[in-house]
Amino acid sequence: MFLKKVTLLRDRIPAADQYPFSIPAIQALDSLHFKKPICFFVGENGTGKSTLLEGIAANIGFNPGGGSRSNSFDVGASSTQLEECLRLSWLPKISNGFFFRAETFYHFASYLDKIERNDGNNFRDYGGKSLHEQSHGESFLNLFSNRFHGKAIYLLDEPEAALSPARQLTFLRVIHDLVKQKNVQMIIATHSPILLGYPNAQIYSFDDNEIKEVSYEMTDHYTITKYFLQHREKMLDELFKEDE
Ligand SMILES: Nc1ncnc2c1ncn2[C@@H]1O[C@H](COP(=O)(O)OP(=O)(O)OP(=O)(O)O)[C@@H](O)[C@H]1O
Repeated sequence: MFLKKVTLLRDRIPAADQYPFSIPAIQALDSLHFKKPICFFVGENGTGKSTLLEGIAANIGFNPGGGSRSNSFDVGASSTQLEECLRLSWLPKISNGFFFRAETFYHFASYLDKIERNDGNNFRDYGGKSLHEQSHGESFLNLFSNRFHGKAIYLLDEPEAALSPARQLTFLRVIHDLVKQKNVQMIIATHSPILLGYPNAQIYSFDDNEIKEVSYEMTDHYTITKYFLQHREKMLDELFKEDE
């Protein structure tokens, strides 16, 4: 555990009615305390998970488009304003790590191809070949399995996006092996009820216009998936019912 707390510095907010400060969950934010090595951000689409993750990543010094401190490529990330209004409290401070963004992964792979051509590292940290020459899911998992090591903080935005359910379980094992070494912290925005099931994790929900801690069983991801699997026909009947 390295990052203990993120505080929103209200006096630095330039315009409360404009993005990203206009997002209800950000408006209600005072501070977030991180108590476990693995913390999930969950919530409905558009509730601000990626925005906050990007702001934290940029404040750490990671490339806001994705990657580490040493990577630099532009995808038009818009976190700068939020980054400047966050205070991060560390014990101890570290700067090693990676910001994974499923939505900009293609750009990261292209950027990597470009720099690998120059320094000829043979994609050592990425499964031994260009990420573009691997399937979407293979490239995600190779990155997680090979690039993630040592004392580090990882911010991951929807790492499940390309992973099959079986590979999500493999990823849980990757997380578990990193946690066992006791020198990792991960903050993961996800919609996966499988990933969310990682034991003893902290879960912050962005629903209902606030950011609050919830249990696994309280998340929509758990309840809706469980109900669907147990009552599929009934749920589909309800969903497809013609209006009278
Ligand atoms: N560059 C931007 N300019 C203006 N509004 C934005 C911008 N990026 C995101 N938004 C808005 O901010 C809100 C939060 O977006 P964000 O991507 O952080 O949500 P999210 O919780 O990560 O959603 P999802 O689960 O769909 O990834 C959304 O309403 C979105 O439309």
